Amino acid sequence: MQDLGRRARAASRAMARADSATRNRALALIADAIEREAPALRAANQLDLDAARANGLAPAMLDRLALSDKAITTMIEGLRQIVALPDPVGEISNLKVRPSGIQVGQMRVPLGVIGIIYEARPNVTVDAAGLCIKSGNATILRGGSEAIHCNRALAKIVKAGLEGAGLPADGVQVVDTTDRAAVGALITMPQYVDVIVPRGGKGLIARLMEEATVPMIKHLDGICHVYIDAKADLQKALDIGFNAKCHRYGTCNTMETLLVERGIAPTVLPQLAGRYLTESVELRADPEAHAILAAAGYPHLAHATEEDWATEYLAPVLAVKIVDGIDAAMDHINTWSSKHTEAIVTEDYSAAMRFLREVDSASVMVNASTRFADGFEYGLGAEIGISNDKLHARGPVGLEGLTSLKYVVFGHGEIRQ
Ligand SMILES: NC(=O)C1=CN([C@@H]2O[C@H](COP(=O)(O)OP(=O)(O)OC[C@H]3O[C@@H](n4cnc5c(N)ncnc54)[C@H](OP(=O)(O)O)[C@@H]3O)[C@@H](O)[C@H]2O)C=CC1
Ligand SMILES: N[C@@H](CCC(=O)OP(=O)(O)O)C(=O)O
Repeated sequence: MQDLGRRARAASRAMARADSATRNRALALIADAIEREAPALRAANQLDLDAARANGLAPAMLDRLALSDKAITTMIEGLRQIVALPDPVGEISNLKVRPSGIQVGQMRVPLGVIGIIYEARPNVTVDAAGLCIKSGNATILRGGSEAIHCNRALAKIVKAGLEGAGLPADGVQVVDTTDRAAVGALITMPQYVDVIVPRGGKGLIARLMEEATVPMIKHLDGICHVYIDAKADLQKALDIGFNAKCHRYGTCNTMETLLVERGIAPTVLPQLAGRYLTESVELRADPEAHAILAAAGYPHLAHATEEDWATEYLAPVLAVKIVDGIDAAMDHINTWSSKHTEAIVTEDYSAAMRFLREVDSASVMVNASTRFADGFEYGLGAEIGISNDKLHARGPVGLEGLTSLKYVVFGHGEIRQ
């Protein structure tokens, strides 16, 4: 890991120096090679999937691990979108002449070496590599161990693309071991790594909070909420309530708790339950919601406990709670949410604006599914992930989040009086 770090640090200088056309050329070469090598990538992914199935990985995790045709096309499209994005590096903004005569501005620059620790989702390897290359950073990628074969195959493609464009192959390095000791090393070498982006659950974060000496931009769990307000449009409530839970169970922007205003609950809950029944979603309800759902004959029903408000299921399970109104909904969210993404369904402008202002999460939405919290969907081209942190970068992190601003000063020989 020390050697990896040393090489990343050396490569980071060339990555930061490279002009926009060179970095874009590398991205285009990688996109073309993924298209060409799709059968080999699928074969490598099949090895991972076979091993994961044999180890009993949950269906939602297998869904994340699978490199479907759609996932391959999206990776390629994502890279090409990143090529088309404006280059943030070197841009000078806020230039002002000071009374002393000097001009002071800010230049956008790469962070340097970024270590990314993430789940077993091979498309992240390409998205993360692509964004780091475009933003002039070197990166060390430590993906989930179940994806090791596919990540090795992708690493070869990325390195060839970098070299083809005249950039150092060490600009992107994939950690070639599933030994977690490598994570321990990566997070404790500030001399080589400028920032760590951990994408993962509570176990990973607990270790990092204990051990990391490199600063982090934390991409944590998603305990996301949808609140159906008294003034909700019924059709929107049904569509959003279903999509936010059932579109993909394994993603961090999936709804885990549904909050429903008391007055609208007898209308909306039985109809929404009809939708959930098609997916056999288990509903864990508070006493009031339980009574409504039981009267409607919903079969997959359980009583919620306090633990459910704090649980990210990543599965066809949903906590349901009746609330008095928007204040109670926001209280619940600000108490239990992981500060990732929350949505309100309402036609009431004032309620919508209060929700936007007062809910303390990285993405807050009105009449839209939490599943939209995604860099691709937000127009960032791709994303490193979704930050639940407040400092530096919040929500889906794209190119800007991988850069910072340094002050630049232009003088004409001025000296301070
Ligand atoms: N906010 C965001 O952008 C994202 C959040 N997530 C969150 O991640 C979680 C689910 O993903 P899951 O795969 O279960 O996440 P994990 O936290 O189990 O794994 C993520 C990565 O961290 C590593 N890891 C986990 N624990 C440790 C440890 N103690 N020491 C060293 N390395 C460790 C894993 O390695 P190994 O393979 O060895 O287990 C893997 O590379 C959910 O909570 C989800 O919401 C996921 C993606 C994006
Ligand atoms: N960008 C993702 C959500 C973030 C993410 O990567 O989540 P996860 O599936 O937990 O790794 C998406 O909406 O597809």
